[in-house]
Amino acid sequence: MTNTAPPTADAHPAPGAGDFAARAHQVAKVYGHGDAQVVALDGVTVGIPRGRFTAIMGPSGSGKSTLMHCMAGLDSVDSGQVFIGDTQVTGLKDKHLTRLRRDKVGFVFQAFNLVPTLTALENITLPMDIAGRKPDRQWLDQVIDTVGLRPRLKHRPTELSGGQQQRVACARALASRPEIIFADEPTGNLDSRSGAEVLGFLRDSVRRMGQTIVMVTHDPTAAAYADQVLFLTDGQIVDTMTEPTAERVLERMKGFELPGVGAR
Ligand SMILES: Nc1ncnc2c1ncn2[C@@H]1O[C@H](COP(=O)(O)OP(=O)(O)OP(=O)(O)O)[C@@H](O)[C@H]1O
Repeated sequence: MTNTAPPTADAHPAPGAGDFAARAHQVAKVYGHGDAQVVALDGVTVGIPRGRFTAIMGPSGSGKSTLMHCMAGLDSVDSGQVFIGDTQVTGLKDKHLTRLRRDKVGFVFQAFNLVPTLTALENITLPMDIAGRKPDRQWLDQVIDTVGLRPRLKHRPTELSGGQQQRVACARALASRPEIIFADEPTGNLDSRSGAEVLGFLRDSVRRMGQTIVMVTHDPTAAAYADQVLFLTDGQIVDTMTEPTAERVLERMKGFELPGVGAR
């Protein structure tokens, strides 16, 4: 296996070719018909490296959320294939798709999506409770400590700050050790300090625990927490940046801006 990624300081070696937690091959997705037709994804081929933090950036409407939803099996594709690990997601029947998402995928959304009547701990273990699986106590402890929630485990969501609620959502995604976590604008509802904390925890979970995370963001500062950034325009991956900094990402994004249209 060749190793093309740049050297990094963390404990998890960069993946070689083929070592992807999720892959899209020639994925196309079209919304609407006739004059109202929108090509959201135009033949995207991409691999999300295992044990790495990948950010997806691009102008508004470039297809970021569509790509994430298609790769996570939340939305169907019109052509092409999506794989999570070795499992082909495209073509799976609903029952198998639900099981795959439950067993192999974690999600963190902009809205925290916590159950208000449950405590932080109950929210964290809810997906496993529903699946009838016992949490691995040692792993759960490590996740809770990584996101710094130990003193808040008995609190309900309304008794937590936005940043703490998003940490609960991150812990919920991490708790079952999914093959991959998809995060859609996870800091979109947070102030910059809470956002930095959450991004730090996501990055720690990659570096310390070998988690794979892919995150859609508009924010160059958030993207700079990732190991690599994929740039999407008009439904196509047009560039990749390793070891991003906020300045370099911002500079790259300026290349996508149309006069009078901001790259959100
Ligand atoms: N359900 C839908 N029906 C019709 N068009 C859609 C639908 N979802 C997305 N689109 C269109 O597909 C294109 C890609 O949308 P998508 O939400 O993936 O972009 P994005 O890069 O995530 O945008 P943003 O940064 O604004 O969230 C856009 O032109 C959008 O209007």
